[in-house]
Amino acid sequence: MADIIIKNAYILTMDPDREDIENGVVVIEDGKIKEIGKSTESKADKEIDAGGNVVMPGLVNTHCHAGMTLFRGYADDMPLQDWLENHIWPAEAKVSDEDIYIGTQLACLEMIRSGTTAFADMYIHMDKVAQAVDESGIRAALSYGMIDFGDKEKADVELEEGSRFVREWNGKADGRITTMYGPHAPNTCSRDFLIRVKEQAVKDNVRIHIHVLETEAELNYMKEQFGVCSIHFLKDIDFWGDDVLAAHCIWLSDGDIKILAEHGVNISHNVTSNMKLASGIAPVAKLLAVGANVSLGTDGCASNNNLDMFEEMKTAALLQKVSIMDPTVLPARQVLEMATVNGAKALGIKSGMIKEEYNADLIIVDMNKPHLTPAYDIASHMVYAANGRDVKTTIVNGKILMENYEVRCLDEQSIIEKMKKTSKDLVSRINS
Ligand SMILES: O=c1[nH]cnc2c1ncn2[C@@H]1O[C@H](CO)[C@@H](O)[C@H]1O
Ligand SMILES: [Zn+2]
Repeated sequence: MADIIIKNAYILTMDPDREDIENGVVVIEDGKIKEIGKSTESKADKEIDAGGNVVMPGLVNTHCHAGMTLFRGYADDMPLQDWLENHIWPAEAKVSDEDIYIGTQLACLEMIRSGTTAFADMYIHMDKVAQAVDESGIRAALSYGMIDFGDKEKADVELEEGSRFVREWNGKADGRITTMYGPHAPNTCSRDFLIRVKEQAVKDNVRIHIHVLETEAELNYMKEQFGVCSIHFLKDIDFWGDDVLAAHCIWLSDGDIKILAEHGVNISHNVTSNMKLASGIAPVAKLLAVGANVSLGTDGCASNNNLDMFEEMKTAALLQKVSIMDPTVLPARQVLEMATVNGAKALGIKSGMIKEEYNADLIIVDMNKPHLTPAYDIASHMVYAANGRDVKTTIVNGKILMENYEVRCLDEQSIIEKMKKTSKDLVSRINS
């Protein structure tokens, strides 16, 4: 007996070896996709009639600071350095475990509603992040964001906390939680520290999540300090590999692009955040052209200001086209691949395709909407016409987290109410 059978589905497989299936079925058992096709002999406790709607892999958000929903709209319209140093970091110094817990619950709620089934996070108070992820049913690759600013004592403390978190949570929540090391960036972490982090990550067999070349200021700083850019600097300390997830990667030379591709580095493109903070335009078309694994991320809610991966897909496609004045780059299917297949690869999870033996992480998109009618090309609609509010049903690890727009596991109204109260408390704490 299977657990769930979805019938009457337009299956956008995202499997390079398999075309989309119209009027198809998806059979789910033990958290995995057991069978897909035109019909099935299997029986299940639960049947879902997709009503001809789109069934596709859940989206993978490869760079987030989920708890930052706390700061949604808190400090807008300023450059990164001012934003971080004068607004976000002082505020983060005052947040509690409980604040991060509610912030992450809200983020999970928002992601489940908008079709994200897995995300990579780098933040603080990570035990609370992990608890919220565990309870929500979503999948995540979590890391504690470590910064040493060249202080040897701080480096020890940060690495100890990073390792404790890695050991404590890796593989938890039925395997939905994996962990990574999260050194913040090459200009906030010392050379020695980055070397130690890499060694420890290899030893623990977990991946690394880091910000790289988000700003021109970082590029200039690295050149002044070390005589090379961040990409060469990290190459020189043997940091690069397919175990690294590098967020942003904006200020790259053609040589840097080659290095990232050759080392199989996973890149997270955060287009909305990059536009909002005016950080710059990542050379995504060039990276993809040389075979680099580029995925998509929202970044935190203080620089986006939501977690809707559908918006991220559309904006990524449009910005790339206009910035190089070529409408043929980043076609819809390739952008969908970035948000699914490439994202899953970046996190090292067997998700991102509707395929036998893959994790049952999938969504149903409601096509019965004015803005999705008519539908000549489903992939085109997912990137250019749909948004997160069109997601009707979300399944992660074979569990239904939202059905027919109704979220389970999380109490939506109480989370919204709690966040309203928390945000008021937080502002008075920050200002006191
Ligand atoms: O776009 C960004 N660039 C650099 N740092 C960021 C960005 N967004 C959030 N953080 C910061 O990274 C740390 C992770 O633990 C947090 O301090 C968070 O505010
Ligand atoms: Zn970030």
